[in-house]
Amino acid sequence: MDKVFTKPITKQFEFDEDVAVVFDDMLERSIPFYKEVVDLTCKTICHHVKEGAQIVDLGCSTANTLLALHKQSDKSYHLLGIDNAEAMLNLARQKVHAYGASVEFVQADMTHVDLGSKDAIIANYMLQFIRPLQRADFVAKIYQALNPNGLFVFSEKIVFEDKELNKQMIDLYYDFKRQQGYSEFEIAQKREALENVLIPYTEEENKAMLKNAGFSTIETIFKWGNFATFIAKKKV
Ligand SMILES: C[S@@+](CC[C@H](N)C(=O)[O-])C[C@H]1O[C@@H](n2cnc3c(N)ncnc32)[C@H](O)[C@@H]1O
Ligand SMILES: O=C(O)C(=O)C[C@]1(C(=O)O)C=C[C@H](O)C=C1
Repeated sequence: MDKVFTKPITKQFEFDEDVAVVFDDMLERSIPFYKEVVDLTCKTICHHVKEGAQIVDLGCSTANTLLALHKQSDKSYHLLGIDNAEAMLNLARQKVHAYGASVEFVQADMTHVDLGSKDAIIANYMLQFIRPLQRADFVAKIYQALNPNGLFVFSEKIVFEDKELNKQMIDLYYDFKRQQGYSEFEIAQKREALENVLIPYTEEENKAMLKNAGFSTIETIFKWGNFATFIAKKKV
């Protein structure tokens, strides 16, 4: 079990070496239905795109979703993972090598990368780390990078407009963390470390941002409390 927040923290949350080595465990214990979301993301994309499709995973971390795409599909895709954390990409490369998958990785701040033209773009639990001032522009860049009929699948931690409902959902989420073995101290420390680093929007704000970027169909395809997965299509 990851022990990242068992000691007093000295800095804001970072995707560094200490986090990367325990990250798969941290993800499964910190994101409700993480494995199901990876599966849903892959199945949705595999259904939608054709053989030879160009697919990019923004904030791919240790490449769980790219590997699932490689394992699940009988079609072959051009898979690209972008992340700015070197420690994450080192693990991603090791895993991809072990599974004999063909995946290209780029280590860069994704807001500065030319995304080229893609048939599907994935961004699971990633937009929430892009500064609000840059986020809408970045989503517009994602829209521009998609080919006609392209698909954008993304997941986010979300907040609720109603204060009482918001608090209840956060409490429910902390219960989930306790059930996963995290202590009160670890929960409090991580909350503090993520303050002003992870900035969640409401479900409506996310959808409005997508609509403003030009996406037509925008749907929530999974939701558990304060976590949601969305799909958005670019018009033909
Ligand atoms: C919560 S993790 C994403 C989890 C991953 N998508 C998955 O489903 O397993 C967020 C990732 O985004 C990366 N990241 C955050 N901001 C970034 C940026 N501006 N450019 C590139 N990567 C970024 C972090 O390094 C981290 O690996
Ligand atoms: O632990 C939390 O509070 C989270 O929000 C989980 C979350 C995320 O949603 O991106 C935050 C940081 C990473 O450890 C992985 C997942």
